[in-house]
Amino acid sequence: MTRVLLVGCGKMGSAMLAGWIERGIDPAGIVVVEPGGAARDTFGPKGVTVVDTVGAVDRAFMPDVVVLAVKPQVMAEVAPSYARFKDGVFLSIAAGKPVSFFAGLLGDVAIVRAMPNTPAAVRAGITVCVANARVDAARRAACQILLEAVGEVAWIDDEGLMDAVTAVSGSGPAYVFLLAEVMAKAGAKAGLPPELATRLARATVWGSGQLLSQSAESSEQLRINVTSPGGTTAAALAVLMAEGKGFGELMDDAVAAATRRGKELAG
Ligand SMILES: NC(=O)C1=CN([C@@H]2O[C@H](COP(=O)(O)OP(=O)(O)OC[C@H]3O[C@@H](n4cnc5c(N)ncnc54)[C@H](OP(=O)(O)O)[C@@H]3O)[C@@H](O)[C@H]2O)C=CC1
Ligand SMILES: O=C(O)[C@@H]1CCC=N1
Repeated sequence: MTRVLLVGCGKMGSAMLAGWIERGIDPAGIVVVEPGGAARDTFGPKGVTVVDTVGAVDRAFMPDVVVLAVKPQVMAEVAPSYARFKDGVFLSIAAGKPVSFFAGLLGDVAIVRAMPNTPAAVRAGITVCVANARVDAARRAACQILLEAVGEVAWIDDEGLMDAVTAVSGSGPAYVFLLAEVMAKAGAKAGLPPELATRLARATVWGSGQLLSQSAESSEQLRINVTSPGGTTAAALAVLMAEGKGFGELMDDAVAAATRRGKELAG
């Protein structure tokens, strides 16, 4: 049984925890530290132990993995209280915070810096990880079990890529949800009843994601397959892909802004 101490059960921590339970990771081996009551109400009945503070964690509980899932802004204050769990591996999911930051707080311990995303809640996430030299095969395997329970996992060696990873896949679900949001609004402006517009936008984003995940064709080819010459899609794409002010340029700027913000959160 993989023993997990989850620190912070907000949006991302709860998405991962929901995915772990759904995937059959034994809740009896999971302890959550979360000051709010919502986690206790949601996950307590599922067999997870939820406590308010690190001081309330049973002294005999020795986790294989300590998942640090609080906001980057409070990490410096929170993480040092977990230094006694140094025999396990610390798995941080905080945006921006480098491995060296945790080594400064926790000492010479095994640290994995990871960037998951919220589709983990439905086991459709993707997490990119980088490990320090203290992460041996067993500790890496323990992280792998948790992360692959909620989606795909990729390990990289170059930590310098993590802010760009965060900008693409960590933050990325928000871009897709924004797409669904603005498509629905545009549909309503075009005269559709708002409920129907929302249903069409959600189903289209979901169906396109399914097609993308199941097709051997590239996203570019799948786009081309929708686009009849001289048809309606071509008319829309002429707007979305307009030279110099299209969706591509906007996305470049958005990813660059998120990457910059990740670097600012490092310290
Ligand atoms: N949301 C996302 O899509 C993703 C987030 N991340 C990263 O995950 C981390 C969490 O983000 P997110 O879930 O969005 O943020 P949330 O604010 O939703 O979750 C953080 C949780 O930690 C709790 N908390 C605060 N202090 C402590 C403490 N001392 N001990 C235990 N828990 C505490 C907070 O409680 P309270 O609200 O009461 O303060 C809150 O429930 C961040 O570092 C973020 O960068 C990574 C990938 C994606
Ligand atoms: O917005 C954030 O900072 C976090 C990290 C990636 C997704 N949410």
